[in-house]
Amino acid sequence: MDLLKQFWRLAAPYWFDKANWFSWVLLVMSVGASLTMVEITVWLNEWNREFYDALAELKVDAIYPLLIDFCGLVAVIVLLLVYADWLSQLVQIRWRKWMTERLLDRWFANGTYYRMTLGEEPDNPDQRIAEDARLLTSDSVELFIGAIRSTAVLIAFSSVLWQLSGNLSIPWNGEMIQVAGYLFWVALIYAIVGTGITQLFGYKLHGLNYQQQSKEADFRASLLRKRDKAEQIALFKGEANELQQLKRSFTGIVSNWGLLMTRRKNLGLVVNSYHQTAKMVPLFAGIPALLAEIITLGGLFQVRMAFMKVYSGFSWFVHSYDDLTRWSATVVRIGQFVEAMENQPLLPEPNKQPQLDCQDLDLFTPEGKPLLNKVELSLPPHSQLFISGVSGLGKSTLLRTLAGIWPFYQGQFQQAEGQTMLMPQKPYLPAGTLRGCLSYPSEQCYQDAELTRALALVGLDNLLDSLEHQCEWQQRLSGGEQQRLSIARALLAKPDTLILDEATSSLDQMGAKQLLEMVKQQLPQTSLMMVSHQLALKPLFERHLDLGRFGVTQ
Ligand SMILES: Nc1ncnc2c1ncn2[C@@H]1O[C@H](COP(=O)(O)OP(=O)(O)OP(=O)(O)O)[C@@H](O)[C@H]1O
Repeated sequence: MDLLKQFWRLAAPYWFDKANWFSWVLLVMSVGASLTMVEITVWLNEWNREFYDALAELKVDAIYPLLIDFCGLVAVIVLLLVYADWLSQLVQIRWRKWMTERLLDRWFANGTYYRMTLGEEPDNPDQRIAEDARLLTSDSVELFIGAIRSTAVLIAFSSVLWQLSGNLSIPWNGEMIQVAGYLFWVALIYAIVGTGITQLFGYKLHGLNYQQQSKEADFRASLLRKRDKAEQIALFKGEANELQQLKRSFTGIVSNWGLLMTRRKNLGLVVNSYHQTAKMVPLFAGIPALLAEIITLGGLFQVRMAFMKVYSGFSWFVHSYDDLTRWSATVVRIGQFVEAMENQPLLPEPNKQPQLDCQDLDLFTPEGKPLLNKVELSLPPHSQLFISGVSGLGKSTLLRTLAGIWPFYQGQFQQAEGQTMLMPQKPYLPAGTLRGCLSYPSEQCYQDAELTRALALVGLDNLLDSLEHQCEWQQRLSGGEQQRLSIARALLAKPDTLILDEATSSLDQMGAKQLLEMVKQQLPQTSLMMVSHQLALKPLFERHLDLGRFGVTQ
């Protein structure tokens, strides 16, 4: 029940939004094609009787027209089969697009993706957004259409089977009792027993499928991290350690896969034996009706097809068990993810005033450990403030708070009006062209002359001809070059307030000093605040604040 509720919460906003009416049209068309196919299959069933009767009576004149009918029926069935599938795939991709965009919007809204990393975030959000959203939408549509088709098959062929069975007389306690539609009852009992046995063998698949998806995603994420940190690992010669970790992670996949295989094998043994036997059961079960002359030989083949259809209708659940367990695992995974995003407290939009200011600000770690106490500072327009303090004091955390992304604080602060840019110690350089890297995060395209001027000003003349060059800039540039590039971004963006968090730590003191002097000269209207351990930079700033006096004494 919880599962269905969870699914409803994920699906209802899409299916009850008027904007998505066309998906309803596509879905109805796909279901319509499936139902028409069922109707044509009923005609094919009738054809079976006529054909085998004509064959038994050697009526050659009747056989050839029947063969032509057969070709026509099969052609229509093939077309319907293909188009029902095509329409269903169209519905799936439309729904998936909506769900993926919604998850992404929610994840990026209000810095949720960042704050989720500060607490106990659900594992592998990447898997939940990419893989689970795909599985959820495709499995839901396929299971839904499958359920409708199976029900239609069941109703149509149950009635055929019922009519073909007639009234069979069975001797019981010296009397003859009449059983109406006995072939239908045989199919029903056969399918119910099959469903029960499948439940028995398959119920553990759900948990194992869930585990498998998680373990695969962990392994993938771990491989990605190795790629990101390739250089550090190579320098540390950490290959043996990394290999061991990866192999251990993969061993988890293999052992869970082993359990899954065993379960699937047992389930497969049951389902396949059952399915194979089902082909002969109607022939044996139809013999009494044949002997009682209720049906002809053609009727027996008609019974066989109808029985198989009723059986497949009933046992839809049997064959979809694997899909259903995977579907339920994805519903749970996306449900957890959405819930975790919704549980993230919304950060209030910071007040904006002419100058950056904070009063009595207390800062904490995510675990609630106090870091800084009653911090007071201000940054009047066009002024410069240098902040120092011992390592681990909470300087970066203060800057994160003032930037409006750190939720663990008490007290008040106001951001400065206009654009604020915060340059961290390790800048983020997206892969792609150098032009894109310099413009980030702005999507605005700067003129080549502006870009090359900024590069020259920060001392990156060697990159002047590389604006269109595409590569992993984070890997290619040295730490100091990355920091210079980050400053070039500030020169281009010309923010009203520039906050530097050890943004020149990889440069020599002289280089850092020259760079900052240049920034002050080029951005005279910008208020500047810098956290740094490079005390030689202090004289470049009008004011100095030692955060040590706000430190919490342990
Ligand atoms: N996401 C986090 N989860 C838990 N603890 C954190 C987190 N971020 C920071 N901390 C802790 O908060 C303390 C202050 O960190 P912060 O980075 O603000 O220090 P800092 O003064 O900038 O240090 P440094 O000068 O070495 O850069 C550290 O003890 C750090 O471990």
